Amino acid sequence: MDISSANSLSYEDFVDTFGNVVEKNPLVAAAIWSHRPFANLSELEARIVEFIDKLPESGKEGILRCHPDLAGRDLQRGTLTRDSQDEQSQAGMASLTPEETARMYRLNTEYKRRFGFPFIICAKMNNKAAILRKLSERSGNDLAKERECAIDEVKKISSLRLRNLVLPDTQHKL
Ligand SMILES: NC(=O)N[C@H]1NC(=O)NC1=O
Repeated sequence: MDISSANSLSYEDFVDTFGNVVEKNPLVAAAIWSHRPFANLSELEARIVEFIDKLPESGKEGILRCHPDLAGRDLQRGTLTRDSQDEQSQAGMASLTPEETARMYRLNTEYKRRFGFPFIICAKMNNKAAILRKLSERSGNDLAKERECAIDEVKKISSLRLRNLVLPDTQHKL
C-alpha cells in the first residue's frame, strides 16, 4: 500500500497492519494512529521512533523484552511471529549446527542475566558470524549503553518491516 492508503485505514485495520512493526507491541501503532495523516513513509517512521524515544527506561526495556531470542525457544518450537521467522531464517538462525545453537543459547542466557532483556540485533542486516561477534562484543557494554544499542536495533528492524508494508515515498522526478 502507499501512504495515502495507510492514512485511510480504520483504527482497527491500522493496528492489524502495523501492530507488529515493533515486535509484539501493537501499542506503538495504536498510539501513533492519532498523528495521521502522515505526509509520507518517513513521517510515519519518525512517529514510531519518537514514541519509542519518549518512553522511560522501563518502557524501552519492556519493548526489548517482547523480542524473541535469536535461535531460541520460539524458533525451535515454530512459535515466532512471521516477521521474526523470516528475519531469523534469513540470517541463518534456522540452520545453525548443534554447537552453534548451544553457543547462542549460552551467550543469550549470559546476556539476559546481565541486562535483563534479550540480545537484539537487526538480523536482516547481519549474518550468523556478525551476530555471534556482536553478541560477544556488546555483552561488555554497561546497561545504559546496551539499552540504547538494542533500541537502535529495534528501530532498524521496525524500519525494514515498515518498508515491507508501505511503498517508499514516490521520488518526485525533476
Ligand atoms: N533477538 C532478536 O534480535 N530478535 C529479532 N531480530 C530480528 O531481526 N528479528 C527478530 O526476531
